[in-house]
Amino acid sequence: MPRPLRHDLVDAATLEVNGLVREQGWLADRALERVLRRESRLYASERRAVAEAVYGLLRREGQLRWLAGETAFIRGNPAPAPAGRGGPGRAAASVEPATLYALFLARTGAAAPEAAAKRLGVPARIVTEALDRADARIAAVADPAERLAVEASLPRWLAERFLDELGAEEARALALALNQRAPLTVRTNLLKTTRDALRARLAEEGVAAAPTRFSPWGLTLDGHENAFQLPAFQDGLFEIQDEGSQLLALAVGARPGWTVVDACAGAGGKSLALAAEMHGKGSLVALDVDEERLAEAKRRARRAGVHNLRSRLIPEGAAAAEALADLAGKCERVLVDAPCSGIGALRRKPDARWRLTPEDPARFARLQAELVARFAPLVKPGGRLVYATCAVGRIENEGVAELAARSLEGFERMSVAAMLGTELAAALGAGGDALSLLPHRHGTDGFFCAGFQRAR
Ligand SMILES: C[S@@+](CC[C@H](N)C(=O)[O-])C[C@H]1O[C@@H](n2cnc3c(N)ncnc32)[C@H](O)[C@@H]1O
Repeated sequence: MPRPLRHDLVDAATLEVNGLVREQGWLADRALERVLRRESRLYASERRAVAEAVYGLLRREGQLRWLAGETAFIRGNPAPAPAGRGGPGRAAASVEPATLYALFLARTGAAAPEAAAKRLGVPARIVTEALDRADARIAAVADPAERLAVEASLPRWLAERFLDELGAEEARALALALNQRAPLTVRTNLLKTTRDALRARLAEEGVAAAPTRFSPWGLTLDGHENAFQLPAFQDGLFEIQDEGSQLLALAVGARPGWTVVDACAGAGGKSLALAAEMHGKGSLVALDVDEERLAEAKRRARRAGVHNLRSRLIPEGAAAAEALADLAGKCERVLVDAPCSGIGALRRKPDARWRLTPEDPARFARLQAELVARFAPLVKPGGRLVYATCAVGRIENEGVAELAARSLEGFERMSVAAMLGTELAAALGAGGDALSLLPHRHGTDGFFCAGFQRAR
């Protein structure tokens, strides 16, 4: 018999994490980790309940506040943001945290409105009134952008951009899909095993897994186990990686013996996939401006049995070109997985929507274009540069790719079929020269990539 949840402990921890995020500007995953690390008395089921409540609440916050009458929140009229870890938070809100949480419990059916109100110590009337005819009130909003923003709990500016770029039906499908929990997808480490063998090994460890639809390396794990604790993970047989991210690495087309640069390698998610494509042979150079992330990439490489990865910390600005002079014109492949708004990854980081401002996509696009121009000279004649983001939206994706096509001398855009093969490109519905992966179409996080071949 599963132990009943101790709601008082779960609620206190949830509210504490929420407070760190909302009032002190912490990133949700960091705040959650900190509180859960301290709360050793919570059982595993209670920890999961806290995580679900924290992310669920952040995901639905805009809608819940709107229902409670705080319409300014989704319209994005933020008051001055308090400084804090992980970026700006949002100013003191008019709906109290306990009320918001009670609304969340009642709106998701986790508790009846009266029970939710009692559990959080708020007047039942506030909860019942806010949720009275909620769906009908949302459906009756006349302005399409505000209606989508409320329905999908998005900042209004983002709903408006989805509508402008995708039209009503697709914008709604995308916005709702970004609110689903992402599946737990892993990439088989082909340096150590095969996908079938990994699947059998996971079955032995009690985890059912099914092959991913598009990535030849992927498995989707049944349920949301703590995959990091599985012996198969500790043996380096797989990495946790969204299927879309796997496809981006596949589009690079790295091969054994080559020199391959992962220019924005971060903690090495894609570098490790590139290493497997290289069968561990050749030179894989992981660049980043963040030392901690590169250190994590090195740790992961050791576990994965990757021996040909060298990391290099580079300066943030134009001085990077000088620091990379030895690689100029020498690399068969260069991946620029640029910093971006992360709008495509809202399934995993639901709080990001409330941190972004309407100016962010254009700000990132300027940096992205700069990085493409900075790293393109590393590509060898005949080689390939792949530009990638986990963003959704023209400015950061096609906008940057089109600018690169115009400004990179001696480079030609490549078709997706040339990068991924005709069959896979067709299965992905990617007939042109850009791959846009979208959660409602492909079941992946939102990703983009475009390839450029350097003339021989
Ligand atoms: C989208 S993340 C990379 C994710 C990584 N490729 C993966 O698959 O896990 C972008 C990375 O770009 C790095 N970055 C930011 N500015 C940079 C710059 N000027 N040059 C190189 N990397 C930069 C960030 O530190 C961050 O790690």
